[in-house]
Amino acid sequence: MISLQEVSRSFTQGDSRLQAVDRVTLEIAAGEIHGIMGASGAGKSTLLRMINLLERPDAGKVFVGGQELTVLSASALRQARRSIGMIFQHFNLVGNRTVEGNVGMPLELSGVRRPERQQRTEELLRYVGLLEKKHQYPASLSGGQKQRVAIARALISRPKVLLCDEPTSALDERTASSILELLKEVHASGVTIVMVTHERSVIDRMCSHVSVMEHGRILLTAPVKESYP
Ligand SMILES: Nc1ncnc2c1ncn2[C@@H]1O[C@H](COP(=O)(O)OP(=O)(O)OP(=O)(O)O)[C@@H](O)[C@H]1O
Repeated sequence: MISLQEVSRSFTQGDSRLQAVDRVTLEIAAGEIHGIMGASGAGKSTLLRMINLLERPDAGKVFVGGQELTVLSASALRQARRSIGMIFQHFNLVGNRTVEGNVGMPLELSGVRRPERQQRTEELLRYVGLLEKKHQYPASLSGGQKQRVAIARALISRPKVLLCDEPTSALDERTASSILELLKEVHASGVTIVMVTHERSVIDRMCSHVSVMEHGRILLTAPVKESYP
């Protein structure tokens, strides 16, 4: 489903160049929940963001669903990105849009007409258990509710892949647990998940496979049962 081939990304920091991701090759099969672990600054978020080219690699190739994203035109890339949803640690909702407006936004941007948009938005809000909040604004929601809205928005284009960047790090333990259960349901519906986390317990509970990163490289990729003998 996902193939990263020798991808690299560096950033300018002051007078020097920092190699955030260094020639990483990674294959993720359909149906995996693939965790990416490692210390702060190891390059986890940068690697995750290269899967949908939110961060464009300086070198290397990115394939999702057999399609090479790194050679696509801007409009073809926009189209391809519809099959890749993403959620973030701090939810990234749009504050001046209602819950409904946030969830329907990807469809609005791709020109889907209002009646279909509304129907699909309601379907997704029902799925995440927040239909009654559809007219509220993000500021009036709890952290867990915000993440549910973000998940509804990420799923509205029926993606094959969901990228999760520390999705429960800003939440208390019980709320985090309910979000992880929801992500398990998303996975059971056929979505391949890639999740950056610094929590070993999240890997153990959720992931079929794990990659451990250090200094921009992957040290190890393994099925979770065998990764920590
Ligand atoms: N846009 C940017 N500009 C400059 N440096 C960046 C940028 N994005 C990331 N970096 C640097 O690249 C390195 C890897 O960052 P990244 O966020 O991928 O690490 P991480 O493993 O996800 O860390 P954390 O767990 O703290 O989020 C860090 O040293 C970071 O400071």
